[in-house]
Order: sequence, then C-alpha cells, then structure tokens
Amino acid sequence: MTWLDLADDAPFDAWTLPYGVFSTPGEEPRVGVAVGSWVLDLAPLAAVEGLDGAHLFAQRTLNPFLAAGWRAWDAVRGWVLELVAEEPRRESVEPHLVPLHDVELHLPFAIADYVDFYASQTHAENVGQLFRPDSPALPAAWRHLPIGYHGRAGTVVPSGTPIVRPSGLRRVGGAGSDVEFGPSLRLDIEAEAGFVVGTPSPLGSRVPVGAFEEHVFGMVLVNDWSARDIQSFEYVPLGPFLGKSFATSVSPWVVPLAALAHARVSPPSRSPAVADYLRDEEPWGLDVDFEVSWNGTVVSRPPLRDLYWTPAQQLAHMTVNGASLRTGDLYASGTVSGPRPGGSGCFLELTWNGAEPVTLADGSQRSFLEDGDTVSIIATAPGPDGTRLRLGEVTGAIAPSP
Ligand SMILES: O=C(O)/C=C/C(=O)CC(=O)CC(=O)O
Ligand SMILES: [Ca+2]
Ligand SMILES: [Mg+2]
Repeated sequence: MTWLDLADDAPFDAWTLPYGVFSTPGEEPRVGVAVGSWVLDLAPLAAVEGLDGAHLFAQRTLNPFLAAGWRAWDAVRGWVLELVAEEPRRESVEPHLVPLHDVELHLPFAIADYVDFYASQTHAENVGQLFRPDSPALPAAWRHLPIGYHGRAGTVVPSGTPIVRPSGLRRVGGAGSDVEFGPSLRLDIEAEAGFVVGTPSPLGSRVPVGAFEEHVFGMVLVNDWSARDIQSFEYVPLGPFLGKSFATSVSPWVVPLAALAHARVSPPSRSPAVADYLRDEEPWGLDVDFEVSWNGTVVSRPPLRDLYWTPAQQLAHMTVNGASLRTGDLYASGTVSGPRPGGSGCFLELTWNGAEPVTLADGSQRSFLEDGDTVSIIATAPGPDGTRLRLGEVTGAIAPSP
C-alpha cells in the first residue's frame, strides 16, 4: 500500500494522513501531513508538482485549507494517497519527509467558536447522579436535543501545553460548608472527540444533518480539563463557566473524516423519536476507542460508538436557530463514557467523585489530579482491510497554581 518503510509502532500509517502545523528550528510553521514517523512538508512538494493551491500549505494554520472546502479536501487527500502509494513518486517525495521527532507541533487551526456537547448517555446519567442526586439522572431535554454550552475558544491549547491549576470559589467541605477562594482541589479531565468546521454557513441559515461532510473537515482528540469543585458551585442556572474555561487541550493532528470511512457505525436507537431536523439518514456513529493514561498507567478505555447524538446531529442542532458557522469552529462530543466498566471518560466517574480512588502503577493512589500529574489520551479506529488506525494523542501535565 506504500513504498515507505513503516515501523509497526510508528505513530501513523499510510491511510490516516492527518493534517497539522509543524516547524523545524529556524523555519516558519507550515502545514504538513503525518505519515509513519514523518511529516510530509506539503508546501514545497505542492510547488514542485505544480499543484493548484500550493499557497494553502505555506501557512501558520490550517484555516485557509479548511476554508477551501470539501472538493479541495478530497483532491488533496487523493494526491497525498498517490504520493505515498506509488513507488515512482518516491524520488520527489523523499526530500520532503521530515522526521516527526525533529519537529515542533503547533495549534493546528485558529479556533473560531468552541462548543461542547453532553452526548454520552452514561456520562450524563453518572454526572446527574453525582451532582443532582435528588433529580432524575437525565435532564428532561436530554433525549430531545443534544445539550451543549459555548466554551472559551481562546483557551484551546495544543497537546503538551502545561495546564496551570485554576483557582476559584468553591465549597471545600461539601454542600452547606463555607465558600472559599483557592486552587481547585478536584481537577479532572474529560476525554472527548472534537470536530473541526471548514466550510462556513451564513447567519440565518440552517445546516441540515445531511450536510455534515460538506462543512466538517475532520476530528481531533480533546481533553476538556474541568475543575469539579469550581464547576459544581457556579453552574446553576447558566452552566459551566470558569470551571472549564481555563484550558482545553487538542491533539496536534486533525484526522480527516475521509480517513474514518471504515469507523462509521449506526448510532444507538433513540426514544422518543427525534425532531425532523435531527433525523439522521446516514450513520455517523464512530467506532473510535480512546485510551486514557494517568502518569503512564492506563486507567480507562472509553468507546465513542455508544454516543447518543452523532456529530452530524450536533452540527444541525448548533445551527437550527440560524447561528452561523465559521471556518475553525470546534465542537466537542462531550465526555465519552461507555456503558461498561472501564469506560469512564473522566475521573469524576472513574473514582465516583473521589470515593473510590484508583491505584497507579507506582503504587500511588489518586482521586483527582495532583500537581505534576500527566494525562495522555490516545485513540484508535478501524481502517481499511481490518487494520487499526492510530488517531494521535493529546497530553498535558498539571502545573501548580501560581
Ligand atoms: O451535568 C452537569 O452539570 C455537568 C456536566 C459536565 O461537566 C460535562 C460537560 O462538560 C459536557 C460533557 O463533556 O459531557
Ligand atoms: Ca466537556
Ligand atoms: Mg475546557
């Protein structure tokens, strides 16, 4: 399938071909595609090949390429697939392969708006029980529409950025205790899939479920860091605010939707029947498996396939009121927690709000994040011919409160 010599443990294969922004010492950041253990430097290669639109790659963000639309995305992916598949191209391609370990990776696109959903039924039921023990586990609207909130686009950071422990007002001793200001004592993660909008839509128009592939370019891995103590004190009635806006990490490589063709599955059946604008004819459930490591110990494997609302429905919902889309909009699935044990997408659920700490490989116990802790989230999905694709990694370490 490729003339490249790909090690079994290489970060990527010759099919996923994710896009990112990289730089080498002394050179400007620019667009590349990851293949095996290399980055394909697209701008000079496109220039050599006389490709239309080579300028889209000599850029510090993916946004110009994202804005070029789905025909351009398809054409460039087709070209890159040829480059790595056809032996006669080897001579012209090889000079433009940069070893991944020699590059610095940047935020891949300038984030326009950031939305976060709440689409995992298991997660919503668990958080409902923990935060609102006297109410039904699922909010009344949950099965009718994909519940979400608007996050803070300016604090979306690339994988590897240190996460400074946030401070805020919270009740240290639980319900009824005094309100105190200080560093969060319940700092958590949320493993999510993020979807990247390429093609914008005008204000006042709706994007139907069926137009998902025309507007959304691809997927990133997201860690929506969450300060549970700050969040649970502040969130009624407007939802998450400072408990989540301090940082959201994304993986540096954007996996095009086209690479996920073999991962598509039917979403779970829904009852009651969904409103017309949310009806999905094409299955956009995704069989992506996440793996969450805490200081190197794998603590959970959340599955995306059970997500109640697909990214296609989330896009239709975000725009049904006429809200416009912009190139670079990011919307995340919501915490991915599977219905079976071992599938928790956050530590709030994994440790049942700290009541059931986990033991890491070094023997230490954890309920929430301590300073110096590192969390890494990776994901895989089915690829062509029974292969398993690696979809990258999002990682971050906790820095102490200043
Ligand atoms: O139910 C709540 O009050 C809060 C829920 C969350 O913290 C989850 C959230 O950010 C959305 C998600 O990731 O599923
Ligand atoms: Ca979230
Ligand atoms: Mg966040």
